[in-house]
Amino acid sequence: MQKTPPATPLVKRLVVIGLGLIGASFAKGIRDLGLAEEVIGVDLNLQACQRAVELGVVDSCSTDLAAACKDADVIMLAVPVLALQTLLSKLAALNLKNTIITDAGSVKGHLLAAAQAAFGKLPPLLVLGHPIAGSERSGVEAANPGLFKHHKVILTPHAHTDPAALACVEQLWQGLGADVESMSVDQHDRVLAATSHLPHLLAFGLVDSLAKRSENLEIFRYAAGGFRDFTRIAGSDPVMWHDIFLANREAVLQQLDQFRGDLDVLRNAIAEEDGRHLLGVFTRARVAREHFSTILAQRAYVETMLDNNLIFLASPGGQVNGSIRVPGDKSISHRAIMLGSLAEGVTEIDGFLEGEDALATIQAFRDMGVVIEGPEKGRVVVHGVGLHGLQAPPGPIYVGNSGTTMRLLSGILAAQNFDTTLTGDASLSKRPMNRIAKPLREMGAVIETAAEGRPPLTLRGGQRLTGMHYAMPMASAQVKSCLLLAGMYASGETSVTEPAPTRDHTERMLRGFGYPVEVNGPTAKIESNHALTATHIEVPADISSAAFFMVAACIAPDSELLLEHIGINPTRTGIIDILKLMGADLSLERIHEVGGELVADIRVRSSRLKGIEIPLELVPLAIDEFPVLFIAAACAEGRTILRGAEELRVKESDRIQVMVDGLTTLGVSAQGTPDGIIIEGGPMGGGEIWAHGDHRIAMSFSVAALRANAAIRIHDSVHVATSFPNFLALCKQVGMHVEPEVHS
Ligand SMILES: O=C(O)C1=C[C@@H](OP(=O)(O)O)[C@@H](O)[C@H](O)C1
Ligand SMILES: C=C(OP(=O)(O)O)C(=O)O
Repeated sequence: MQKTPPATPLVKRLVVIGLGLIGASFAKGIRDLGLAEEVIGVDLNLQACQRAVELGVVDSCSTDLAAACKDADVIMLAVPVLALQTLLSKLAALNLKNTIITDAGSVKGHLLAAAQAAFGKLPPLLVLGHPIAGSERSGVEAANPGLFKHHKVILTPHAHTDPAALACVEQLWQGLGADVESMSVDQHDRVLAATSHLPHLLAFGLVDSLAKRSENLEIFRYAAGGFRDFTRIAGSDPVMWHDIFLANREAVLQQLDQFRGDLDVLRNAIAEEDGRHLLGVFTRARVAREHFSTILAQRAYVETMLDNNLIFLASPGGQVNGSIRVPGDKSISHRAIMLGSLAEGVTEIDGFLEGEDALATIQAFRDMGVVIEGPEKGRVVVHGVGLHGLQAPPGPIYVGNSGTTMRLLSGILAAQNFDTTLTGDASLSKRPMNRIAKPLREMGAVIETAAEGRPPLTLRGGQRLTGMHYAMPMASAQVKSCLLLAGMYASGETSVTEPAPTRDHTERMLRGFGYPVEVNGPTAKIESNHALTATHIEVPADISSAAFFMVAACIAPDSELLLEHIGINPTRTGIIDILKLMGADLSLERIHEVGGELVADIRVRSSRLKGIEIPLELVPLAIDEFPVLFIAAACAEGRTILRGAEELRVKESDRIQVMVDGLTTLGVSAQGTPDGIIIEGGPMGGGEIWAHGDHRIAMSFSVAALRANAAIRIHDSVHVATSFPNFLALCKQVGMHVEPEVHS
C-alpha cells in the first residue's frame, strides 16, 4: 500500500505493541502520514504480524519485544487493560533510556499503579493517554488511519511527566486529527466510569437478564428499535470489558451505587404512581441528551444556527410580499415560564418562542426542579411548584445571551433559601447588573457580582427581603419586573416608579395568574402573602421580530406584507408610531384581545419615508427596534435624529456604535451621540458588517440589503437564534435574499 507524501517526521522509530483495532489504526495513521520514520509492530499473533505488514499498517513486525523496542523513540501500548501490567514489567526489564512510553487504555489509575510497581517509580517518559474512539470491528484488518480524526484523546500526565514527552505524544495524536485534552488520572477514571463503563454494564446486564428468562424467545421476537439502540454496545468485546471493569473497580462501583439509588427512586415513583416525578426525569433527560454538548460548551440551545462564525449573506434588492406570522413574544414567553413555575397547578402556554433566550429560561427552572414539558410547536406545559417550591440547582445556572432571564430571575432568586450563581455568554457577561443588584440589596438581598457589577452573579439564599419604594433611575422593564417579582417574597409593600412607561407584561401577567398588582400612573405596587394560580397563556407574535419585516416592506419597492397576530400592547408600539411619523403606509386590522394582551394583523406597504426627530416619549416604547429603525432612517429622505436612548449602549452590543460602524461601512452618513444617533438618508452600498453577537444588528443589516446596491456580508450572526430562530426561512418566504454563507 502506498504511503502519502510524508509530513516532517516527529519521531524516528515508533513501536506499537498490540495490533488490534486501536493499535493498528494508530500505526497506520502515523505511517501513512509519515509522522515517524519507521513504524514497527509487535504482536504475539504471528498471523496478525504478517497481515499488518501486508496491509501497510507497519514497516515491519515482530513477536520479539526486546528486539523491536531497541532504540525506540516512542512505544505505544495498545493491549487489553489487564495485559498492561505484565507488559510494563517486561519493558522495565529492558532498561530503556530515552524511550517515551504511552498507551491507549480505557483505565488510567490501574495502569499508573502498575507502572509504579514495575519501575519502582513513575518514569518521567511515561505519558498515559486514552483515545475516545472505537468501532464494533476489531483486529488488524479493521485498521483505519482516520479513526481518531475529530475524536477526543485524553492525556493524563502524572506529576513527574516530562513536558517534552507529553508534547511529543500530543503532537502524534494531533497529527492524526484528534482533539487532545488533558485531565487528572482520577478525574479520567471517574468520568469514564459514568459515561462509558456504566452504560456498557447496563447494556450487557440487561441483555443477559432478559436472555436468561424462560420467555426469552418471545421477548427478543418483539424487541424493537428502542431495545436495539439501548443494547447495541452489548455486542462489544467481552474480554476487553471484563478487563476494564476489574481495572476501574472503585470508580465504577461509585457510579453504580449512585445510579442504583436513582433507579430505586424511579421504581418508587412508578409504584406510587408519582407521574410528576417521572415526567420530571424524562423531560430533563430528553433536553439534557439533546443539549449536553451545548450546555458543556456554554453555547446555544437550538441547533439551527450553531455555527459560531455564522455569516449571513444578504444579496441586494428584492420585494417583500405575502403574509407571515413571526414567532412568539420573547418578553411574554420568559414571564410565562417564570410565573407558571411559581404558580400552584399546571400552566399551559401556546405560541411560546422557541428561541435560545426563552429556552434558557426553561432550562433555568428545570435546573431548579420544575417539570416543564415541551416546547413542542410552541406549546409548553409547566407544572408549577408554588412560590416556595423551587429547589437548589445542581450548579451555576447558565442563561446564555439573555439579559431578561438574568435580571428577572435575580428578583426571584434573591428570596430563595438556597444560593445560586447566574452566568451568561460573552455578550451578557459585559452587561450591567448593578441596576438590579443595588435595589435588591436595599431590600435585604445578598448578591456578589464580578467587577463593575458584571455577571456572573451569586445570590445568597436565606435572606429576608423587606419591601421598599424604588424610583428607577432609568426606564427599564427588566429592573421594574425584577423588583416586582422580589416583592412577592418581601415583607410589606414593594413599589417601583418608572421615569417613562416601559413594557408592562409582568404586571398584566401577574394579574392573569391571580396575583394582585396595583398600578397608579408610573408606579406599580405589590405585596407578599398572595399566591399565583396556574392559567392558560397565549403568546402573541413578537412585535420586536415583526419590526424587521415592517421596515423591510416599507423600504422595498412594490411591497405589501401582512404580519399576523402581532402583540400590540401599548407599551410596545413605539415602532408603529415612529414609522407612521416617517410616513409609512401601515395599518392595523382585526384588533382584538387575547389573554389580557391586544393583538392585531399589521399591513405594511412600500412608502417614501422621511427623516424625523424621534419624540422622546416614544424611546422606551421602541427600545429594541432602533437598530432596524436606523435602517429605515438610512432609506428615508433627510435627517433622522434620536436622543434619550443611552440605554442602547448596554444591550447585547453597544447598538449605537455598532450601527454607526455598519452604516458608515455601507456609505451612509451616521453619527453617534452619547444618547442617540444622527442619520442622513441616502444611497446604500454593500460591505462587511460585524453584528458583535447581537441578534438585532444581524437582522437589521439583512433588511438593509433590500435597498443596498451590493451584497452585505454580516459576520457573527449566530445569535439571531436567541429571538428569531426561523428568521432566514421567513426572509425567503417573503422574497428577501438572505442566506447563511456556506464555508468549509
Ligand atoms: O422586560 C423585558 O422583557 C425587556 C425589557 C427591555 O430591556 P430593559 O429593561 O433593559 O430596557 C428590552 O430591551 C428587552 O429586550 C426585554
Ligand atoms: C435587549 C434584548 O434582550 P435581553 O436584554 O433580554 O438580552 C433584546 O432582545 O433586544
